[in-house]
This record gives sequence, C-alpha cells and structure tokens, in this order.
Amino acid sequence: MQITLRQVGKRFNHHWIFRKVDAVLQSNAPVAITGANGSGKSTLLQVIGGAVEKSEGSISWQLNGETVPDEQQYPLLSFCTPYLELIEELTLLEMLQFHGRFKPWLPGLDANSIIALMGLEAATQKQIRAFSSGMKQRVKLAQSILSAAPVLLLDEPTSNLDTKGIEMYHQWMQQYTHDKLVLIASNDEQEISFCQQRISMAEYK
Ligand SMILES: Nc1ncnc2c1ncn2[C@@H]1O[C@H](COP(=O)(O)OP(=O)(O)OP(=O)(O)O)[C@@H](O)[C@H]1O
Repeated sequence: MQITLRQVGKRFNHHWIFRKVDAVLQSNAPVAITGANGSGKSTLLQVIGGAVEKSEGSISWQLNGETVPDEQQYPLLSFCTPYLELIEELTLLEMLQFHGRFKPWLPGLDANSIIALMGLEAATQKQIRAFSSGMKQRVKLAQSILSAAPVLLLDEPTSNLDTKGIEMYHQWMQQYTHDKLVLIASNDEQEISFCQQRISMAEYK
C-alpha cells in the first residue's frame, strides 16, 4: 500500500493551515505527524483519509501497484480519532459484532477475543454510554487497529488511556500492524516512538 502526497494544502476560508506537503507513505514504515497545537496535524490526517476536502495538490492511493479510485478508498481505511463517536445505545458485544459485519476483523479475531484483548470482559453486556473515557478509547483503538484494513490513521491514540492501556496500544502496534500503512498525528513522543519518518507541520506554513 502506498499513499503519495504532492503539494497538498488546506485552507479554511482565507486562512491556510498548511501548504505544499509532499510525502510518500508506505506499509511497514509508520509515519508520525508532529507539530504544535492548532498546527494542522488532525486536519492533514483527515485530508489524507478523505474526511476533509483538500484545497490544493494531489493525493494518490496505490494498492499492489494499482491506483485506487477515491470512491474505493474508504473500505481500505480504519481511523481512530477523538471526534469518532461510538454507538452509545449498543452493548460492547453488540458494537463489535455490528462493526465486524461491515469491516472484517484481522484473521483469527472476533468480537469475543477482542473483548479479552481489551481486558473488558466484565463490560461485555454493558452499554457503551456507561463506559469511562479510557474504556471508550480502548474500543476505538480495537476498531481501528484490529480491523483488516491496510491503512490505519490514528489521532492522539493514547489519550485517556492508563498505563495498562498504553502498554496494550504498543503491544497491538507491534503485533497487528506489520502489513499496514500507519500514520499517527501526535505530540506525545511515547506514542510515536517507533515511527522513523516524521512530517513536521511547522515546515508547511
Ligand atoms: N472546520 C474548521 N473550520 C475552520 N477552521 C478549522 C476547522 N477545523 C480546524 N480548523 C483550524 O485548523 C487549525 C488546525 O487544527 P487541527 O485540529 O488540525 O490542529 P492540530 O495540530 O491537530 O491541533 P491539536 O494538537 O490541538 O490537536 C486550527 O487553527 C483550527 O482552528
């Protein structure tokens, strides 16, 4: 999997958030987007994921050497962001079963084994609305990292996690993302410590 950015820019009204971003993102080479608060990390992640329209430049997705048309990119993508909402009315088990129906899990995983991986067995039949922020973050990470999608976009992945949750994140990134293209927006060095390549938003003002 490869995503190529050429001279990508985004503006809101007359204000440019970033301009002329060039980057080549590939599987097995996790990349971090770094920068100050408000520098545009989340916006760049959303532009790459197609959730926000770019204002200039081009973004091309290639799978096995073939260009992926825009409308076929979404099924290849899994996303974990602070603004992603879980379905609060569902229990944890219902939520994971529902998610698995339209986005398959990685081979060998199912709703019950994922609940065990998250350490949330006691909350299997609990509605998501009753979850703490850290429990919700574990579910969001599971939905994104453990889905069989080749592109993984993470925005502040360890926010609200306790020490065990942060260990879980690192373990999952090591174990389950080998073949994925991984892009992480973060200012927290411990959550991007394994990323060799960095995109620093300060360079694109
Ligand atoms: N929908 C929008 N309309 C107008 N401005 C926006 C919109 N979304 C984001 N912005 C602006 O774009 C800039 C970049 O925001 P963004 O959330 O991408 O930054 P960030 O680097 O992820 O910040 P943080 O580290 O605080 O999460 C900010 O000035 C923000 O106010």
